[in-house]
Amino acid sequence: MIEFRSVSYAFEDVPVLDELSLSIGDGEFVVLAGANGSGKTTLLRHCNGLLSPDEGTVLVDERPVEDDLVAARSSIGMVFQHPRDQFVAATIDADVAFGPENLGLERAEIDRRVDAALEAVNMTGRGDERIDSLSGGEQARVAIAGALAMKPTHLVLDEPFTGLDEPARRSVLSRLESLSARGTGVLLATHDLRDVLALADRVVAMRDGRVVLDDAPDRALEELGGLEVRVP
Ligand SMILES: Nc1ncnc2c1ncn2[C@@H]1O[C@H](COP(=O)(O)OP(=O)(O)OP(=O)(O)O)[C@@H](O)[C@H]1O
Repeated sequence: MIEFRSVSYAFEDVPVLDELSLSIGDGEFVVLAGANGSGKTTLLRHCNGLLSPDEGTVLVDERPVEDDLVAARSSIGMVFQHPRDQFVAATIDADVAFGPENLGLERAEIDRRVDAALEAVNMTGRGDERIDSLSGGEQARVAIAGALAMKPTHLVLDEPFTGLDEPARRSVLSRLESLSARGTGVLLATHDLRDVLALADRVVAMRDGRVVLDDAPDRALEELGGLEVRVP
């Protein structure tokens, strides 16, 4: 469970989150929508302590994030907008292993996690390949594998489709669908709702740092037009 309790945050003096409250239950697939600048990225970066609230609290599994950053970062797998920015190694295997290595796990367990994570993104057997030789869609899938290797309860993704062509987009979507079916919670920020609504349990829309809509996809669709979100 990820819970935002009346969270406010400002960059210098510019308020970006405004007493925002939101709960994401285990296993839920939640799409976070909103126009550019509405605060989506800022909200997501609070999930694992990359940013801390000026006021209010963010809890992961009922524990405030800042009380145990390692626990929060193990529970929340983050995938950033430009996967290239989050790679730390030259090859797929080494990159996906990086998180579990930092947890101090034994080699056999690290190898098991890497294998399972690559299988989950349909990249079994490709661990030796160089990341810089991969397509954008493959890089997005490796970024998801890196997050999965931490065995997170939730995946948090910020605009994971940016720069992807249609086949790559479909491939990432289908991976998210199967992960969600297996019980991983998904919080996915996008301003482009093509296809993701079909996977979502809920759509949460933000405007000016507040939640202005939180509803089932079919009902949300009717209300999203006024929020400058690209509606399918
Ligand atoms: N590091 C920063 N320093 C100052 N202001 C920032 C910083 N990061 C974001 N902001 C501002 O905070 C506001 C919200 O930005 P944020 O990136 O959270 O929105 P967003 O909904 O994710 O937008 P986008 O869809 O464009 O990524 C914007 O006005 C932005 O200019």
